[in-house]
Amino acid sequence: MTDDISLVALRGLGPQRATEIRSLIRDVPGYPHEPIVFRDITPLLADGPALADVVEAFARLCEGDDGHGVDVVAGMEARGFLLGAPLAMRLGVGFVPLRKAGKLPPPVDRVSYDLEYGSAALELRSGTIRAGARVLVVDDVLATGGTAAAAVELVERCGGHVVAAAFLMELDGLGGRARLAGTAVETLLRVGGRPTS
Ligand SMILES: O=P(O)(O)OC[C@H]1O[C@H](OP(=O)(O)OP(=O)(O)O)[C@H](O)[C@@H]1O
Ligand SMILES: Nc1ncnc2[nH]cnc12
Repeated sequence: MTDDISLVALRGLGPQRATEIRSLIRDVPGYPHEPIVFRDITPLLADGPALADVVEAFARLCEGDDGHGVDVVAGMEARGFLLGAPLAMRLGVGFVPLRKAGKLPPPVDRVSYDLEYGSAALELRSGTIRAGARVLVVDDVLATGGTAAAAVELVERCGGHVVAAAFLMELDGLGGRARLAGTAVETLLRVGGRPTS
């Protein structure tokens, strides 16, 4: 399956730059185990101009008449922190960490979920999100959608309104977008899901 970077939000950078940014995501077949193809964003994070371009592409989704008005950005531990915090700073809003279970002191709200290679739970310090706040949920990867669905449930349980869930990349064929039915989903690029053979 070829990657589709022409139809999604990285196109705002131009096709050549979008292709360069895609090339900074390393595909690692068999990690953490077969048949996963792990999409490693560390080369992209290590490239300052590429990281800035990605943050700018996310910001474009939030600004202007067609953009999602955002009061606060929420990111899932750990990779959602790496993209969500610089985006929040760029937008001039706060950042809310949705942490893996057991990392935050009480009181917390918690939602458990399954992911492509295991299970986990996200926690949010109770009272962090103002009632009715417009929240953008941000992460690097949308795969099965389990993590993002848990994040949306957690934010909304805590009184926030999720205006959209935004991802650097969507893995095709894993059902993530369908799992988030009812939530606006934004992805900067789309890449092939698990190989079929
Ligand atoms: O759509 P899903 O199937 O839920 O998968 C996507 C999630 O999996 C990865 O995180 P992971 O749980 O591996 O944690 P990490 O960011 O701490 O590496 C990724 O950063 C997403 O949060
Ligand atoms: N294939 C994958 N690569 C990187 N992160 C992921 N999270 C869930 N599936 C993933």
